[in-house]
Amino acid sequence: MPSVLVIDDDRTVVHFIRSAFKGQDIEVLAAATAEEGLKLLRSGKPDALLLDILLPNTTGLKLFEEVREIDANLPVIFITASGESDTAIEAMKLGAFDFLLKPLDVAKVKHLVEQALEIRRLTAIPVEVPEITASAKSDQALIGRSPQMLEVYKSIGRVAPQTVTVLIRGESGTGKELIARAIYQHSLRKGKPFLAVNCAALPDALLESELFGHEKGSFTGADHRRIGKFEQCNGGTIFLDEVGDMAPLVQAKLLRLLQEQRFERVGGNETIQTDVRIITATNRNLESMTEAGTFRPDLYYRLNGFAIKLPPLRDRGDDLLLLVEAFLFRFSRELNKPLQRVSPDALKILLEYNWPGNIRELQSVIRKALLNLTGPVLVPDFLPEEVREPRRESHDSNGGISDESRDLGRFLDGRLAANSEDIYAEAIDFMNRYVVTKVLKTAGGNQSKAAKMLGITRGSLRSKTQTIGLKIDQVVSQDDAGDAGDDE
Ligand SMILES: Nc1ncnc2c1ncn2[C@@H]1O[C@H](COP(=O)(O)OP(=O)(O)OP(=O)(O)O)[C@@H](O)[C@H]1O
Repeated sequence: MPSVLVIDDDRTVVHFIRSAFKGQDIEVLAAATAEEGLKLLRSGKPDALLLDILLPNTTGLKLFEEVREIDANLPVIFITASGESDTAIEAMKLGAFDFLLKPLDVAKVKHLVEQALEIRRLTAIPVEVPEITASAKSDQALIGRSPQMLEVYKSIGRVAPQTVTVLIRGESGTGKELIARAIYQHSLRKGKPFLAVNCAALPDALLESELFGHEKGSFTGADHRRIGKFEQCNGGTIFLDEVGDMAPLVQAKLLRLLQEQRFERVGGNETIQTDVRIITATNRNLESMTEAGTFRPDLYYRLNGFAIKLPPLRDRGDDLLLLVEAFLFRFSRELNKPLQRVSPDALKILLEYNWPGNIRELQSVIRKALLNLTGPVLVPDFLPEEVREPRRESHDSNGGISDESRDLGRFLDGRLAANSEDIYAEAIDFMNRYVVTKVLKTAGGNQSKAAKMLGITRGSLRSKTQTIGLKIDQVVSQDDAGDAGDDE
């Protein structure tokens, strides 16, 4: 169970934190003085620290330095009264994770602590990259021995010790985050901070301020200066996930940072120098996005300097078997479901399925199958329906429509052979799907642009994608299959 240490002489704060996490799987340890806190830090090995900035006999800042000597990667959140926020800002510059202003707000405390625990998980649990000949053993190991994955391991080994920017590409669920962690953990910056930002999770303005910080009064609600991740992470590594979802303004700032290692906070004039290693990941087709004008080509070239391409699960050959075996072993223990074997027909279904959601989907399918399991043998009935009876059009590298069904003639032959009595409607549906997918893909996921190319309104494009059940986020991505974001 992850644990949080609170160092604060104010009992009400400790009580507040304890009740905020009551009933959750998070252990709260508490200390009222610096000495007690350091003791607990050594013995309890917490995963995050909430630290009062004013402590008896010392200051939070001094204690922070000692904490970093014991555990350089521990995310530290300062607790401060509003008058002390300048000190907290100093702490952020020194690499603190964040700060909370008193009076504390439950939602904010929970959100920040959860973020801090997530960062801890990313930095502290080592990802085992298997030796080329050996097989992986730990739960956090990268599983796979296919030639494509061996290339990936070699790339990690080559690039990890350098400070170069890395772009990790691959469909959703192929393990991009795991690779980013492996690079960080095998890099010379291992003992330095590691921060992860999901660029798709924040609105544009918030993302800019999250990354670059802002000055007090720079926009409504900016009631104090905020130190951004790039400043906070000086000397460390930043993982920018879903980098293809970054707005043009943020792209421009990121480009400058990559070129000069400098930037300004939002609303600020001071130029800040930083030394951050950037690892990025995307499942989007950056090439068509640059053609469509939604991603800056100069930024693309910078990011693409060293690219690692993760193959989709369906192209990893026997790795699928290794993964099935590993997940069965792991989840049958976790769920306490003794499993003796998998029936050959269930295995056949797993091997023949297309895995559009890749390894994440495989994990979830195996987990569901084990939850359904009522005996010692896994038979097809325990597999989720979508795997037993996959949709007619499977996802593949052609943007959500399989090679066979791309060909109208073959599609019609198939429907005729199936004695369909609804071929007209089916063919219209097929054409709609094909045309809309193709154009959206060419437009790099930009829906306004796609609507213009199709000669229809955006609303009409939206209703078409809904009618034909086309998932926008699976239309455009790397290798033409994956994610097409909204351009609003
Ligand atoms: N080679 C692998 N061996 C074992 N587990 C893996 C492997 N690759 C991915 N996983 C597991 O699959 C899940 C999805 O991986 P991850 O989150 O890294 O994918 P992703 O490509 O970043 O996904 P998304 O694009 O949706 O963010 C995680 O639980 C991860 O641990």
